[in-house]
Amino acid sequence: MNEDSFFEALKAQYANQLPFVVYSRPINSIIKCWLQKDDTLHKTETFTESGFVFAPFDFKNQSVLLLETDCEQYSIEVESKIESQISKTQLVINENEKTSHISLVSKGISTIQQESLKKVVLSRCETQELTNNNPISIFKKLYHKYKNAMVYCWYHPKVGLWLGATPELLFKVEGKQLTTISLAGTQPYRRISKPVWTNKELEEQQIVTDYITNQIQPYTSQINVSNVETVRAGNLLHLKTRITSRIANTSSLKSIIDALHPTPAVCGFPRQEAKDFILQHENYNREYYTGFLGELNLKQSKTRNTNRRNVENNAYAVVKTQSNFYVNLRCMQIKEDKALIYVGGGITKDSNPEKEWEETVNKTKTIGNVLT
Ligand SMILES: C=C(O[C@@H]1C=C(C(=O)O)C=C[C@H]1O)C(=O)O
Repeated sequence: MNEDSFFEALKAQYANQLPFVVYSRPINSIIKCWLQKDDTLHKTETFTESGFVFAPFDFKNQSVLLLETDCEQYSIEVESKIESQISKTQLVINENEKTSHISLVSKGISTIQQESLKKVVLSRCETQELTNNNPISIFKKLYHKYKNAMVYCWYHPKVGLWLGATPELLFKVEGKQLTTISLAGTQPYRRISKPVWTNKELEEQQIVTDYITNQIQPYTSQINVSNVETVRAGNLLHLKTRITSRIANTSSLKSIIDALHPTPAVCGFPRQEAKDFILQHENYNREYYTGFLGELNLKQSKTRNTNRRNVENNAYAVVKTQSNFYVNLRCMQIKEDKALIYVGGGITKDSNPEKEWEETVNKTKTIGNVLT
C-alpha cells in the first residue's frame, strides 16, 4: 500500500464512522493503522486479548480494545521522520483558567505540607477553537513535528476522537523482558544553553524512579536502573531513567499494569492519596488523558540469524509476545470544532504555583503548535 492509499483508507474509515487507530512509535519511520470492520465497542479488564488498547486514567471508566482479529492492519514506511522546526505559537491566556489552576496548585501544596501526601500531579483541560478539524491532517503534522514521541490518532464513534504525541513509555514487554521509564521534571528546551536541574526537579524524578522500582519488585527479578539523563520532547526537556527487569513466570500482564498505572509521574505519591486528591479537586474528568495506549499481546517473530543465506538457522525463529504501552500525555480530544487540550505537572512541597501554571502553558504548545 502506498502513502496516498493508506491515508485514503483512513479518511474513508473516519467518514464511515468506524473505529481506527493510526500511530508511529518514537524514532520510527513506520506508520501503522488498524481499521475495525464494524463499530462494536470491545472492552478489556483482563488484558489477556491481542489488540490495541486505549485505557483511561481511572479504571472505573472502560478500557477500549481494537481486537486484532476484528481489524485490518496496514503499515507504510515514510522516508524521513525529520523533526520540523517548532514554531513559536502565541497562546491567548485565559485569566479565569490561570486563577483556578493557581488556586488548585496552592491547595495541592498546602495539603502536601500538612498531610502524608508527597507529590500530586495536577492538570487542567483547555478548550481551543479549531479552524481545521480534520484529524488525519492534524496527525500528519504531529508526526512530522515530534520524532521522539509516540504520535497517534485514535477514534471510536462510541467513545470519541483523541490525538497526541507522548514522550512517555508506561512500559514495554518483550517475552519476559520488562522495560519502563521514569520521566519527570520539566524545563523549556533552549538551543544554546546546557540544562541545569534544581533539587526540586531531581527529587521529584527520584520519587518516580524509587516508586516504580518498588512496585515491580514483587513481579520481577534482575532490576536494573540506568543513570538519569535529560531528554527532549518537542519544546521541553525532562529527566529520564530507564528501568529494566525480568518478569516472573507467575506474574500476569495485568499485575504489571496494576503495579505501574498510574505512576507518580502522572498521578502522585502515595498513589491512593494522590488519586483521591485529583478526583476530588481537579474539577473535570481526565477520561483518557494520563491513561495509556498501545499494542497488547502481539506475536512478533524474530529470526535468530539475520544472515539470509543461512536458511537452516532461519527456521529457528523465536516468537515473542510483545506489548508497548505509552502514557497518554500531550494529547487532546476533538469535539466538533473544538480541541480539548489536557495538560498537567507534578506538585511537590517546593512547587511555585505561578511556575506550575507556566509549565502547563508550555505543555499546551506541543499540541497547540499544530493547530494553527
Ligand atoms: C502530566 C504531564 O506530564 C508529566 C509531568 C511532568 C512534570 O511534572 O514535570 C513531566 C513529564 C510527565 O511525566 C503532562 O504533560 O500533562
